[in-house]
Amino acid sequence: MSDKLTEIMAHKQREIAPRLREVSPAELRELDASLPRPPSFAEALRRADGQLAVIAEIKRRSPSAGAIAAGASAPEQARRYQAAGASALSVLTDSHYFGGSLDDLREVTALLAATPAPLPCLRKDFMLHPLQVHEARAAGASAILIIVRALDDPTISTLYAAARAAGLDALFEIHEEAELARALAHGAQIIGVNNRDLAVFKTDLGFSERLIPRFPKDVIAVSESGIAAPADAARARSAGAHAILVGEALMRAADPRALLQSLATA
Ligand SMILES: O=P(O)(O)OC[C@@H](O)[C@@H](O)c1c[nH]c2ccccc12
Repeated sequence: MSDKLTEIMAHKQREIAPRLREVSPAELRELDASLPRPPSFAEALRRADGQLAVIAEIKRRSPSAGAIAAGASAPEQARRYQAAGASALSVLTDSHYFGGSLDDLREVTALLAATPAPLPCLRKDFMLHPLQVHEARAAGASAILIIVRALDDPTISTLYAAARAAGLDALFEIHEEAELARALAHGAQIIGVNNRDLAVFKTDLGFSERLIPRFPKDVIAVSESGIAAPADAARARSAGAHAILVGEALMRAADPRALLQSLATA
């Protein structure tokens, strides 16, 4: 595993330790049955009109970019993204490295739920325990992130089973071919190639170009990170991506709608 990711996972482990408790599949199913069903993340990523689905990310800061946006609140940013034509949202809930919170996710899903066609939200965080899946469902998320290189196979099985019990989709994030094989062995149906090497935090769209063509046809393909211009989105589309996940460029855009539309139609 890479250095920075190792550090983040160790920090996450310490951070959640004080509130850890066992969460059974039965508890997750009960939670799912007691809450309104969130909109489907998977369905939102397959667009019938041939455009790229854009997953717009609410990202206040990052280890690589530093501060990105202090201005808008998470719900304000969500409203902008919805008006801009996003297919789904990603809300970073890690606070230490990314400045997000579960409150951000809660506020965003509450805002969206009051709109005629709520967008599904991904809880973007470093997942390692079913408690985080429980939190995601309770906060109104439609999907969780599973970073394959950060986790061993038994942990991935536990997280994915917890997600399914809670009625959530999972975005499996990969960065190399061996991780694609592992994701597929777990039955992943949505796989994202992170173009950013989490070891050194440099982006290269070549990762999507090499890996997405190897996906089975029934898997939903996402290209993540480092997409800022229509030419980047066009490369992801040519590689076979159904969706792109865009954070920094959309957070900084003066006109998010213009940028998002130019990416979706690239
Ligand atoms: O801001 P960018 O370069 O558009 O990247 C967005 C997203 O892909 C990135 O934030 C991300 C991808 N995988 C992650 C895992 C954890 C935290 C963040 C991420």
